[in-house]
Amino acid sequence: MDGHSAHSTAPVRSRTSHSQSPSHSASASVCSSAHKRKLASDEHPPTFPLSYSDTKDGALTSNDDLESISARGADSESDDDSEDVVDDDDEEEDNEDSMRVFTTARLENNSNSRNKKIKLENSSMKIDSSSDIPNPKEERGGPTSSVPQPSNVSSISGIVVKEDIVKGIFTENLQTSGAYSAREESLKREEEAGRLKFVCFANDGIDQHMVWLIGLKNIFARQLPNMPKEYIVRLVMDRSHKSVMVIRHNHVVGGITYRPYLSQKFGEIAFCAITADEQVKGYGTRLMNHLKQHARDVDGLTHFLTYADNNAVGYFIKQGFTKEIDLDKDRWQGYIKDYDGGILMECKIDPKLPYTDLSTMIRRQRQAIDEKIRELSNCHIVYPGIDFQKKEAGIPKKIIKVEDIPGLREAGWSPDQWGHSRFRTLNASTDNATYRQSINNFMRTLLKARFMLINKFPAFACKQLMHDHPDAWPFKEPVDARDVPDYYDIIKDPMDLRTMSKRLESEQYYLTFEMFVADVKRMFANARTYNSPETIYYKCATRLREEEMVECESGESA
Ligand SMILES: CC(=O)SCCNC(=O)CCNC(=O)[C@H](O)C(C)(C)COP(=O)(O)OP(=O)(O)OC[C@H]1O[C@@H](n2cnc3c(N)ncnc32)[C@H](O)[C@@H]1OP(=O)(O)O
Repeated sequence: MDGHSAHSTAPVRSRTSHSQSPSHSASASVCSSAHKRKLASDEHPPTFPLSYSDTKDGALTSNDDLESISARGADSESDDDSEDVVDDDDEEEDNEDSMRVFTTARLENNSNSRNKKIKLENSSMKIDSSSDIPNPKEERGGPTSSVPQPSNVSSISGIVVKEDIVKGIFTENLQTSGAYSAREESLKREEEAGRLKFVCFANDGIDQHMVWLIGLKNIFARQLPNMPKEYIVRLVMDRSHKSVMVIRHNHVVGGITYRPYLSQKFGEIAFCAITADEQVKGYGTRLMNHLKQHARDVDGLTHFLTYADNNAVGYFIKQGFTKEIDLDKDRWQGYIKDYDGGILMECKIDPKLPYTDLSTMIRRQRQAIDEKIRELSNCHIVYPGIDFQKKEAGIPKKIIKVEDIPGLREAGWSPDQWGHSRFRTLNASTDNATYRQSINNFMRTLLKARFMLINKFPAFACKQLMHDHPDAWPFKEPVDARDVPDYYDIIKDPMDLRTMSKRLESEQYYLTFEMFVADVKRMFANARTYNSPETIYYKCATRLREEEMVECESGESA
């Protein structure tokens, strides 16, 4: 229990309003001020638990060392991090304040703990460079594709599909990775190329580590502006805390400071932040994965707990944290500090998962599933589309028979399935009589027996409707864009009686009765969309539509 006394209460964490993650700015701005946590140490500054070992293990020995590191730390951050480059006076002052606390504490503690050498488990995290991950580019296409390819020309049930088409189809369809894996793989490659590394250190007095820790402290100070800087410095430099840091080109980009409770096998995440310019690029995820791997393999931890800021809950959920705490209370209660704001979240560390190489695991799983699906179905094959060249009014140049649609038979369709279609097909070649009868019935009732020729000449009847129905005049011709310049900006699927008439005459367009009805409805819907209710156009459309509803019903029952 005494292990946690140094920070029994903690202040609010919140992101600075000027450095919000681009995708979460709204929530962030709400939350920043919404749940200010009371820092008990404001009234009773917590004791600063730093202790330093002697020069034997490279620890600091004087204020000069400390100050020179402080200066370098600040430099190192300002070199790379534009967010911190533009350190205003305020920021510099803050850093100085932090270092003043740091220095004072060090002086205070030095005398007590000069001989108390703490064995640290600092370790640079192992980066798995043995990669058998094929280049996703190679995997996406070209000769290395693992997808079975047809030898030259594939003939599938009589349909000839050229090899290059199939190749393209296969490879384009193969989803090699989702966004998560793509980001992880890209960062992993950066690591392998040496441009990026993840390290874990505590305050061990080694110059380079101290520079990084101070860089991290500055990022925390910036990203968690409601957190007192002294408090940040105190925990980051506390030797019972460890920090996993993202280092790019030797500069700190972000990190997580946590306290491992080794006897309880859980860790508490105190701070977590990525510098403003680099947020939402996957660093936070990769950092968490490195942390989990390190905490499991080096510290022997099974769980993490953290009080997440409201605006960061989404991030933690994506890292596998939950608001339900399954960990036995006995294991954690009294060990971690209580916050008024923030939400206690837990993450179970899987004993087996390759956290730093999840993308390879996901890719292999995806590949195995893909292969299994291929074994069981043909759904990965995409056939070339129908040659559906159109004449005017959307009428196809040649009649397409359903059975000619590439892939339909291969998918298990057979002509005797016609009757199962939701729509009654009125294809002239297969059901000419039904086609005529349905359309005619519809037109007859639509025209209320005014055109006796309709049974024989539905197209003619349509023309008659154009000319004779008192409400039909606005729909006779396509709307002229010269008269109504914005019409086609608003109406994307125009329809008019002349177009319908052409479609009817062709006897090739309206394969189903529903297609015809859809055009009628579209025509009226367009008029009621574009025109306001008090206009004559709207009223004509409404009156015709009322008739049409009756006609549709009678037409459908025909
Ligand atoms: C215990 C604590 O310290 S609580 C305080 C947490 N820290 C902060 O709020 C400081 C400011 N924020 C940050 O520093 C960073 O945004 C972090 C650390 C929260 C996340 O780091 P990032 O590098 O941005 O995360 P990364 O790019 O890996 O994003 C992982 C996913 O989380 C999402 N995400 C990132 N930040 C947030 C957020 N604040 N809220 C909700 N979702 C988020 C991303 O959109 C992404 O989602 P996707 O996989 O569906 O695309």
